[in-house]
Amino acid sequence: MTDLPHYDFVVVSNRLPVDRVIDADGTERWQRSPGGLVTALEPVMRASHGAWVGWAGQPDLDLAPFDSDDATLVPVPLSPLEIEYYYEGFSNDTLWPLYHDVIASPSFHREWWEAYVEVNQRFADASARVAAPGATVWVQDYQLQLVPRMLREQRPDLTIGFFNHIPFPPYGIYAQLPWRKQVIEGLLGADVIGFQRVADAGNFSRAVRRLFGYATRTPEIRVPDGLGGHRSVIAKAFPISIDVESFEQIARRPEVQQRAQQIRDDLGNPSTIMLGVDRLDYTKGIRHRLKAFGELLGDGTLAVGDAVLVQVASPSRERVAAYMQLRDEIELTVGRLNGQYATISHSAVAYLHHGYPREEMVALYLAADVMLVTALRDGMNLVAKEYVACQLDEDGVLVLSEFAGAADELKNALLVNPHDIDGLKEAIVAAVRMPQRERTTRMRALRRRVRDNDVARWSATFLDTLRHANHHSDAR
Ligand SMILES: O=P(O)(O)OC[C@H]1O[C@H](O[C@H]2O[C@H](CO)[C@@H](O)[C@H](O)[C@H]2O)[C@H](O)[C@@H](O)[C@@H]1O
Ligand SMILES: O=c1ccn([C@@H]2O[C@H](COP(=O)(O)OP(=O)(O)O)[C@@H](O)[C@H]2O)c(=O)[nH]1
Repeated sequence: MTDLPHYDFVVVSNRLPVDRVIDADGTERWQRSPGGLVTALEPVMRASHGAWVGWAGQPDLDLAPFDSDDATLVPVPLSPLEIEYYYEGFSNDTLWPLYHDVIASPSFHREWWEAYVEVNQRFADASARVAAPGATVWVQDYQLQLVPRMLREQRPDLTIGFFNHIPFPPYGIYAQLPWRKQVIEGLLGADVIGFQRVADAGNFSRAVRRLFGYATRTPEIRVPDGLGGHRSVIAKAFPISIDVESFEQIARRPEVQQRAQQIRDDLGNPSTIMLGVDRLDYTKGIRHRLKAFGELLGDGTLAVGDAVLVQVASPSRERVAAYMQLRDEIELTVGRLNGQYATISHSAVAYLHHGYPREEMVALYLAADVMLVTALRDGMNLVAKEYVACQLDEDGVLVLSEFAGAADELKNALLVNPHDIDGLKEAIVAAVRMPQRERTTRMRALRRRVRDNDVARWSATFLDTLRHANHHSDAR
């Protein structure tokens, strides 16, 4: 390992951009990893060609670093028990529900925490091995909150950034975490800590004040350096985005437009195609969406054949109990809706439990008249931005939950509280009936906003802040 090349820019995330998967016939192949973190970071890596440290998605895969199109990938192995305790357990059954407003109950287990510490140390060690002297290391997300401090302890020469892709909860919720002080100490090892929303950065600074009493002057937190001085840590919002240009390019391709038309034809050319695209996650508000849609069919406001809901629910965290239960509930509801309202030729809900490649996603966005994003809590929700980016004809309506980070920017969407089923139904009806002129006005404003704040701007703003923050630190 001592002969590894060193990199001036290193990204560290739980997942690599590709997962090693084994097909039913035993063939092994690499497949794009799920979720928006990878969507956002791919173009950043393409521009910098550094190293990307992460897990390859399978147990016990101890692979040497290898080159991909965009970066050198440095796999970090996880044992089956670590996947269970660190990834499915502490990351996705403790932190995930806790940070998403306890929509589901978080579980607290000491052995999960111990695995989290151990695995975070492994990620820190792997990053320290590939970072060149004075390199910038950018750590991503809630699975790796202890890495900034662990890295600083072994490599004080590094500039360390951290970006939290999910919400940071209010103190009253955060305080439930038995290891609340250790997690914040871990994060404060970074020079800059980025959040999706201003409210998340505020929640974090408040937790620091409550638990440690450190002085904060937005966006700066003064952290004692143990030598009588202080380090300056910046905690600030940097709303993440997408590579707008690349989505537009795909949306312009004739074969993608033909595929969109084919989707419309296959659905029987209804007047309104509504679309939901989510990982099958209880944070996404899929149940609320189905309830509202079902009631609109039930009371005759919408009719099958005239309107259809296409719901992509891509498989996610399938061994975590709350996700298994959610899948059962959703599939029962979809079955009931179709049983009650579908005809031989028309479904009420076209339900797709698959992960699709980007071209198919774009074809779906082009085919859809109304995009439904009804998350109960979501760090950002890149799907909302992707839908907007793909509407080259400035048509289409976005219904967007005010509890998704994207709502801070996309004010020209129809903003909804998904818990208010009547309000959600009204928004869906307003979207279906919206006059052409209003659709265009809203979509034009949304497209401007997404174009102005694309992912290149997100990373440039974060990395620029990181460069300056580090210079102003009196720690070294
Ligand atoms: O890696 P998984 O457990 O399969 O989950 C996929 C990713 O889900 C989460 O995505 C978040 O990041 C998006 C981009 O910033 C944001 O738009 C979304 O609101 C977040 O939920 C998770 O945070 C990632 O770490 C996972 O890789
Ligand atoms: O079948 C699918 C479903 C989703 N996505 C992508 O997964 C990401 C989801 O990101 P988002 O921020 O909306 O939510 P997350 O899953 O990260 O919570 C988006 O880039 C989608 O285009 C995809 O490529 N194929």
